[in-house]
Amino acid sequence: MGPVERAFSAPGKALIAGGYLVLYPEYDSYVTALSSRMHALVRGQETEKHIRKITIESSQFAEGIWSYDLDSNIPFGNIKEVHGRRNPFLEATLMCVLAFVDADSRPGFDITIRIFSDPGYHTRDDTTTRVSSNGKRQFLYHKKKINEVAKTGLGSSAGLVSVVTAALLSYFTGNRDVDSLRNTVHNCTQIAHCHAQKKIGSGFDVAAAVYGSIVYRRFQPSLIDEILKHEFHSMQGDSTLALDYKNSLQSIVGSDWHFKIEKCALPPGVRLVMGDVSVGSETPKLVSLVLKWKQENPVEGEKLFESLNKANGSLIAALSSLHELQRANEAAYSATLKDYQVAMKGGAGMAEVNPLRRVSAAIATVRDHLRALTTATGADIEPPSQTALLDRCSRLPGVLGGVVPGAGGFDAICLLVLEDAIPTMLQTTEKDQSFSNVKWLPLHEESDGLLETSPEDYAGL
Ligand SMILES: Nc1ncnc2c1ncn2[C@@H]1O[C@H](COP(=O)(O)OP(=O)(O)OP(=O)(O)O)[C@@H](O)[C@H]1O
Ligand SMILES: C[C@@](O)(CCOP(=O)(O)O)CC(=O)O
Repeated sequence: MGPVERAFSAPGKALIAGGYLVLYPEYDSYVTALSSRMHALVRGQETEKHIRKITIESSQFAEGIWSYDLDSNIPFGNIKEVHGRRNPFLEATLMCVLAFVDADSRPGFDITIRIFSDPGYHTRDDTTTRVSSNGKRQFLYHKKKINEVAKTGLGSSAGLVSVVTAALLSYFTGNRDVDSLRNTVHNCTQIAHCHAQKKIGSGFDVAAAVYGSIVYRRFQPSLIDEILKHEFHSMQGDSTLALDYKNSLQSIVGSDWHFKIEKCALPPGVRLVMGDVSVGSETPKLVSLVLKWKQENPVEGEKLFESLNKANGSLIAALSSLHELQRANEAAYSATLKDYQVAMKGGAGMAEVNPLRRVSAAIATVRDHLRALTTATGADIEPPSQTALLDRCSRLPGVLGGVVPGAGGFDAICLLVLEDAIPTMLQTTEKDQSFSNVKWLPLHEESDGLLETSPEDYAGL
């Protein structure tokens, strides 16, 4: 077999509704896939059986090269980087995919994967830009190592694991049809991502990377509980443990996860606008405060979660009814958008029944409950400074409302804005001092999940 070259990309995410609730399998969340994507370009070829090399390059970062010379006498090859560099996400991905495809029983391989990450994932500070030969891709190059560069919270590790998994599965199975690989990529990625994080998260970031914008309801954590107990290093020294891992992994990856991944997208004419508010928050701290409070206050916790869930449901339903209106009567839909914008500019009164009002009202109710959760738990989910900022944003013409996405905190805001109103909104906020600490990010919703892309688009980088 000659060398194989393929490329895949997967999007970053914003959790618009469902923070905290998404950790429980009984609640729906609304996740938007973003135009910032993670890319993997894979080139591989068969070699003699004893050669098993995988090199992963992420040259946008200092020391961004991880080389694995796998030992053909040890199950899964003893995944140790030759320079002693650690990247737990890559190690876990290699382990899962090599076990899943039973690489030990295959011919040798020499694989190189080049990673590229779009500008939205990390700070732009202290970077230089490089453009591919055909001008289609543009990436930022940092001077520091990957774990020293500030992240923006779009889910870089979920994107990384998804595209590396897709690249390796595609190489080993010979399958490049993303749709037929999608569920396998998803299930392997969730397991690898949990191994690397040493915990079972809600998985919404991985699901969005693979499936794109979705209404998501998580899988039962018990599904992968047992397999996560396998210790990588002990398995590599013990072929019985390794065989047990491989069999369990293949059966779990191949099973039905009974989770919800309903494709969605913002209604036509409505755009997502993200603002960076500069001070980062630490998601794990917020999550542990909320979970502790819920455990200590089961009755109040349940009540608040149920109310928040109802509000999230109203928002999801209101967005979906806009799609229905647009499909049923395009002209009426355009009039609705116009009517809303004119009314907010102080023009003619808007129809009481304008369906966009349902979206704004639902966002306002979601925020009411998130503020109640903030007060009850002491976690800065929607802290007062963000309340003031979101309230100001909500009064701008054409803004349906906004939330602090995901776990909340100080670092970002996420608005739903009528597309036609965005230029005026940018102008207004630029002149207004009260928006001086907000940097609007060059991001928008692109609802696709994992895609195959063209290797030529990365030439010259
Ligand atoms: N472009 C990349 N190249 C190599 N490794 C990467 C890249 N992007 C992410 N990683 C790996 O993922 C780690 C960051 O994962 P982490 O889960 O902490 O952040 P995140 O997924 O961006 O989180 P958040 O959900 O807050 O956005 C890095 O330290 C590195 O190991
Ligand atoms: C709080 C939580 O529900 C969302 C975290 O989202 P983000 O990392 O802030 O985008 C935690 C999780 O789902 O893993």
